[in-house]
Amino acid sequence: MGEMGVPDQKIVEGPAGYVLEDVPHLTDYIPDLPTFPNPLQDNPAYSVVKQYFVNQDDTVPQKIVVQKTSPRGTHFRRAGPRQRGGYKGFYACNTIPLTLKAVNDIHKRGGTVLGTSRGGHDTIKIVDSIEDRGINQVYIIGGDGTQKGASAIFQEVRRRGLQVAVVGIPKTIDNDIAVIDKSFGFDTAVEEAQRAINAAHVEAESAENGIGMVKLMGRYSGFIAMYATLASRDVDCCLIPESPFYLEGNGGLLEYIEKRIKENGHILIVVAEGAGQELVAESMKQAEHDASGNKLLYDVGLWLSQKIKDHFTRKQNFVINLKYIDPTYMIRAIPSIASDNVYCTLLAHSAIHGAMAGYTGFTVGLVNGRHTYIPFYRVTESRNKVVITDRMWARLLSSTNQPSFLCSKVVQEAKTANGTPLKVS
Ligand SMILES: Nc1ncnc2c1ncn2[C@@H]1O[C@H](COP(=O)(O)OP(=O)(O)O)[C@@H](O)[C@H]1O
Ligand SMILES: O=P(O)(O)OC[C@H]1O[C@](O)(COP(=O)(O)O)[C@@H](O)[C@@H]1O
Ligand SMILES: [Mg+2]
Repeated sequence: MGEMGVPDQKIVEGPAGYVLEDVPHLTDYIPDLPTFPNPLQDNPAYSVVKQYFVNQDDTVPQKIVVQKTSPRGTHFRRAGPRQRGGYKGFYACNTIPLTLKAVNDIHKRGGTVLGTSRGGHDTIKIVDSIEDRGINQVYIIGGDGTQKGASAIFQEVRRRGLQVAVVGIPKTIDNDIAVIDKSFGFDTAVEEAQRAINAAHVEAESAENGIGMVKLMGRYSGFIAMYATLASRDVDCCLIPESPFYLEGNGGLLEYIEKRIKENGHILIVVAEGAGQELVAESMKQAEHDASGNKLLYDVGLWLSQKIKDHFTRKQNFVINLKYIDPTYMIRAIPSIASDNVYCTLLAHSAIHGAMAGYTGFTVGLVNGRHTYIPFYRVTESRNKVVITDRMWARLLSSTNQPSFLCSKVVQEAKTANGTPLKVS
């Protein structure tokens, strides 16, 4: 049971194993709030839409591939405008003047007009400020850490019984937020990463025994590296945090590099910044953390480049040309691409519709292609990672032809984590 006698989780069960993991609503702890008609019903832009308002009971299944006898499983509340909803407090002015003029072209710029920082999260001070300013809707935009911070704010808001909706919006290029299909910014990063990969490919192809290496962001999750590799189809090897690899010996990276160079004259490698950290750590000092508590990473790209150079220096008559490209913040700092702009617009609409209808304590996001409201605890309890026993990673392996680097220990760990058998060829 949470604060004010309100349960932490709102689970609604139905026949045949239907489960709704519902999001909190302000009326859970503030009864008798007045409601107002949704002004969208008089908006000419929506007059021709057959059914603009979502049904109050619409939910979206988390798992869409099922068998005849499967239980219906977990569902999330579908996002969207409600026929009736909204509470008096929500119509008050925001204390930050985001005028139409001020926001007119922010989607054409990179970065954030709101500013960003690591660390410095003091829940009590933040909620004091929300209370003092009379703010009644809080939209918090960011990655997995940000959603955890938003959840803490929501708990404190509810503990104080405040009429304040707290909503999370998933923005991170890393795509590491759990449950949702993808986070806003991810596609843009993957798109921009193509430029670095293309450049490395051109350089590697042009040089004798060329090795092109690109390091891409992805602290704990290798989605950017994986999708950028799949999109490019020029990449011969993709290394991500979720898939441990080794350098020396049979089936190792160095052996593969040599083989590809002998076959093709060059090799193109993409490495996620969080890959191989255990290997690098063996030759470095203790890792530190940033202000948000995230592990500061060793530079795996530089380390790997050096290891490859050392290896081929020891070989006679095998001179390599290694070109290392690290685009760092260039894949995050650019303006978002068109598809991300549309996604962001829909996230914003869904977030506002939810808050206006009195829902709170949720992250808005796509689940199986539908916009939903997901309770904070579900998006903060784990991190979205590439599952190396899933088809997508198998597709990548078949596209690059790289070794899987799987030893029996990794196979066993993957089996235990997913409960599914892993095929090793
Ligand atoms: N468990 C937590 N509780 C409260 N605040 C948190 C928590 N984890 C992270 N934060 C705060 O959220 C903010 C963003 O987190 P960070 O990890 O830097 O970025 P991201 O949102 O991209 O993961 C930081 O201010 C950080 O202090
Ligand atoms: O140096 P900073 O600003 O902490 O950013 C670096 C980190 O941010 C990330 O790119 C994630 O960025 P976002 O979550 O803000 O999109 C990580 O991959 C990377 O380790
Ligand atoms: Mg994060």
